[in-house]
Amino acid sequence: MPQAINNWQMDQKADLGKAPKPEYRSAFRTLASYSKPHRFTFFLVFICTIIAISAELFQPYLVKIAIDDNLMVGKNDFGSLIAICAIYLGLSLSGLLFTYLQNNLLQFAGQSIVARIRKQLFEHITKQSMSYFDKTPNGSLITHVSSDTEALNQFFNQVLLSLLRDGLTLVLILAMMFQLDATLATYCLILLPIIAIIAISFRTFMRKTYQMARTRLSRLIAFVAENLSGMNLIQAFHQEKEQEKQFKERNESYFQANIREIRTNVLFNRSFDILSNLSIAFVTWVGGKAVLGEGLEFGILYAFITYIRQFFQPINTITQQWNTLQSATVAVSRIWGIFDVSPEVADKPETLSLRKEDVKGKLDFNRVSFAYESGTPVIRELELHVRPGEMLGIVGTTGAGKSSLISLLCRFYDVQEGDILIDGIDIRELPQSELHRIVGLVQQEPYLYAGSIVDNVRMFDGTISKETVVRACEFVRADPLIRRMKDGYETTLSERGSGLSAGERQLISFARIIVFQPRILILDEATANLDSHTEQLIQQALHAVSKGRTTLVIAHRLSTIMQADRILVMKQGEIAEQGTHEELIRLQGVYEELYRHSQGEQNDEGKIANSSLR
Ligand SMILES: Nc1ncnc2c1ncn2[C@@H]1O[C@H](COP(=O)(O)OP(=O)(O)OP(=O)(O)O)[C@@H](O)[C@H]1O
Repeated sequence: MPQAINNWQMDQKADLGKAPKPEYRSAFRTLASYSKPHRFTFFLVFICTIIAISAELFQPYLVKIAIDDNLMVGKNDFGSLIAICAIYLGLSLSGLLFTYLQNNLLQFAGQSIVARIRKQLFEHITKQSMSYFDKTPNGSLITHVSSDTEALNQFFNQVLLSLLRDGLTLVLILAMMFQLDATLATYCLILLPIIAIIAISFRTFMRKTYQMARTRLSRLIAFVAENLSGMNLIQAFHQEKEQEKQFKERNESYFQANIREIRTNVLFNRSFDILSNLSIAFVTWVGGKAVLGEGLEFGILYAFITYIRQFFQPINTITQQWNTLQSATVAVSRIWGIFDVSPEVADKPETLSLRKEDVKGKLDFNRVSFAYESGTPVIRELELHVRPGEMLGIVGTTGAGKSSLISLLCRFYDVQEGDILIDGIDIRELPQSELHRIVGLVQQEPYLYAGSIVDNVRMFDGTISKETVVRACEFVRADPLIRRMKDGYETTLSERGSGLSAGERQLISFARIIVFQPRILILDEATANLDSHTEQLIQQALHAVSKGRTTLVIAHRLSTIMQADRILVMKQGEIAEQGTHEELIRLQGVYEELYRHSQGEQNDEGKIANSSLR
């Protein structure tokens, strides 16, 4: 359950800030609402585009003037010719400048929108309940945050840019052609249905190949992500070859999809080139006849040929953008599919407030029942009452429901029947951020973030001083080992704290708990990874920390909880026995049997240790 634990840990530090939840409307109306704050930028982009295109399209017209008004009529007006050349140069430069501005402005607006969506998506995912992470593979969430937001990025940088620039170019080219010669322009319009037929017939095919390539890429990314997170298992079970085989299959299928996509694109582009050349030949033939018959000026024919050449480029680009538009639509609906998921465990609109400092630590589980999947109860009508400051040990066989009980207290899941109260208040009435500050959890596998040790202990909360962190580390006796590290407390840990031993990671997580001072402390197999010397140190520290705090300790090693005020023995989601160690031994029941087994294991361990020493 690492994700939810991380959410919970971040919650302990502070509330994550409220991400506004977009209502589900059509994908692009929602995107348009994200674009609203950038209205002015989009307006500037529009103006820059008009100027840049006009500057570009006016150039052939200038050449036409030079040919018809200066060269053909035999005027030796070099002055006008130089002026035309200067204007031509000026137009080229301003076209360059305004294209640059237009690109930059659009990129800035697009990137800002996508960055905002990506941030909200991440925040939304971190707010989801445990059941969501049970159902959704990590790899697919990584794909949504990376590839799907990248598809949106492409929408702004390619599709929107193309629709604006190429769409306007087409309209302006047609306007220029009609202005030059309406008859020749009408002939050119005959081409439009042919272009449309080619574009539409290719479009479906291109969409399919594009979607196939994207889907296969997502599968590849998901596979790599899952593999990286389970790399230790893969190596431990020598699964490298099998994983390589699976990767090779996915890689090969992505390669094939890419090749198909490229082939389709090449075919489409070349068809357009042929059509473009045929059109030029057609205009040269019709226009040439008119020039020879002196019904058309040569300059106009030159301009027409240039415009026809320019006419195909934007159509080609717009058609190519269809794929990106499709994948952006799919991405938007997938992203909003996530935004539409509401956390199963959510704060009520009106919550009660229970300040951490005022909590006494009384716990009541009233006839609590819970199942991960309906029909398979994991906790059955459990009735448990814990006194403020009591230390409760929880034991039981594997799968008895110990961790599930703790998950319910932390509200990773909500109970299906009954209720859980802290100081008489139903935990569902409390804001989760407050609950997570009251209840502190240390797990068998603590999660450490990439960052310094200080930041890991104080959970990146700058309001907690380094001195407080150092004191907490001294308290759990982690201080000497931290000081031995290269940069002491400023040592940067890699992701998940992979440079540290399990025991060292655990000590740091204990220091974290000391810093945050929860009123109710839960240790879920927290000392299982520690050697007996460190465990002893931690036990002493815990003894001090648990004073005045309600403490629940889940342990397989019974030595850890023998001193508890009360021990709860769980079996198949129910309380089988409870009492002190001595009482339970006298009872000669499940606990006594577990104790006998654990004594046997210890003796066996002792024998092995002794024989290896001999
Ligand atoms: N996320 C989950 N989704 C579905 N079933 C689950 C989930 N987590 C636990 N279970 C099931 O619930 C039952 C109780 O599990 P739980 O982890 O609470 O037991 P436990 O007593 O803590 O066991 P252990 O001592 O091995 O940690 C088990 O049958 C387990 O398979």
